Amino acid sequence: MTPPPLFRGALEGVKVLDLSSVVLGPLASQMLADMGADVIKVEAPQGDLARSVGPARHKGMSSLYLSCNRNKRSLVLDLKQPAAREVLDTLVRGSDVLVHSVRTDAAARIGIDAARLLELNPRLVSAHVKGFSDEGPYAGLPAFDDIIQAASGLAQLQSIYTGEPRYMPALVADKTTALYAAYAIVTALFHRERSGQGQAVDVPMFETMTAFNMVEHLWGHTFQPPIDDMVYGSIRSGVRKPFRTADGYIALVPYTDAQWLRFFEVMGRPELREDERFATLAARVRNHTVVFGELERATGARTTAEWVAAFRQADIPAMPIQTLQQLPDDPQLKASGLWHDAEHPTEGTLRFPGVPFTLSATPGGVQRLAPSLGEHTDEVLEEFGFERAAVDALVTAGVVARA
Ligand SMILES: CC(C)(COP(=O)(O)OP(=O)(O)OC[C@H]1O[C@@H](n2cnc3c(N)ncnc32)[C@H](O)[C@@H]1OP(=O)(O)O)[C@@H](O)C(=O)NCCC(=O)NCCSC(=O)C(=O)O
Repeated sequence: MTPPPLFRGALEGVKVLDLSSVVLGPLASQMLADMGADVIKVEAPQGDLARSVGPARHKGMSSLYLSCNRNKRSLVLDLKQPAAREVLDTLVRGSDVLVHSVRTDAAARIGIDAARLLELNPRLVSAHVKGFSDEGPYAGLPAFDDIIQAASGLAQLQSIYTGEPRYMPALVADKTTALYAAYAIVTALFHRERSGQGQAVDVPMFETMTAFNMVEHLWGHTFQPPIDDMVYGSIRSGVRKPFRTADGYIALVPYTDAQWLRFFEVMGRPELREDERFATLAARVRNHTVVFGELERATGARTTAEWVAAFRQADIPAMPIQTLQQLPDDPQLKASGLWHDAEHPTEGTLRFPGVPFTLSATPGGVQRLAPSLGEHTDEVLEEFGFERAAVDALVTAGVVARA
């Protein structure tokens, strides 16, 4: 029997020009690359800013950069040089997708506005990730993760727990918007498969994060006029939190009637099964402070491991509060193969989370690690039809650069 190929992704053959930088755009294009797309990272001469964020063995090869740019090749093209336009246009004519995160005005100055790109290549999926939609008073404002966590209500929501606004300690606005961007681009590619038509794809962080936050938090304002406040009920009350055990913390969410009945049993308070304050979901919602008070009183009596074992036995949703440091050794993650250790040609052994979902026929995966700045300038330009001598001339003119 022929062994299955090491790497098969459904996006094989899709050429992506990635002119984005930092986290949001690069992560979106990395998701396409993980599924087999040929992603060419087009960098300004100074390289992606993320190259210098985080610990590094060598200049320009930081942990953050390495985590958002696997499966890509790097080409240095200085789009501020007039002579770069011809190179850009050749690349655009021969590509399927272009992604960038340059602000709208600056993008037009370097010739990567969607109208121009689609005129050059009507089959192109021209994707622009940005802070705020161009339709509105915030158009063109600069945006980083914290800015969008603030604007979208996420930072203020955390004051429920801390008494003052806080950022969620994860680049949640960048990463969420990257997911939406990858979804939008793949959808546009699907349309192109059917119609042959490219299109402009705009993915603004503020609008995306607001849509994301409001799935559950619109709450009573789902109805107009509103019939209750905003913010998901159990979160608004502030009682939804990790519970202290004898030696740490546990997440515990009995939810259905059956789970609560089993929960009262496991915590040694079977008489609460008869308590009408807790008998139905509606009653528990009404009395949730009392209910969660019962939870809190109960959990201090035993260790996290003891509780987890008992709740697992009773099929009650519970997990220990883990640290990031525990995750590489987590037995579930080890068994499901999330961690991917690979040899980088210059940076040694690197560890990443691989693709966290599975596709049985086209799983995708990691086939190359992040490139050094300009590592593939020659290779890519030759693939797009530039003669060796022409590339040399572009290098001499400072339009492109090699590693
Ligand atoms: C991140 C930014 C705030 C950075 O702001 P700025 O530094 O002012 O960048 P701008 O986008 O306005 O412009 C980029 C400049 O780079 C130039 N540029 C871009 N590509 C090239 C190439 N290949 N060659 C030469 N010059 C280039 C472009 O012409 C602009 O120059 P000039 O014409 O001279 O200006 C903004 O880009 C932005 O809001 N982006 C959209 C959202 C986003 O991706 N945010 C970062 C997420 S990561 C994150 O939040 C996090 O890590 O935390």
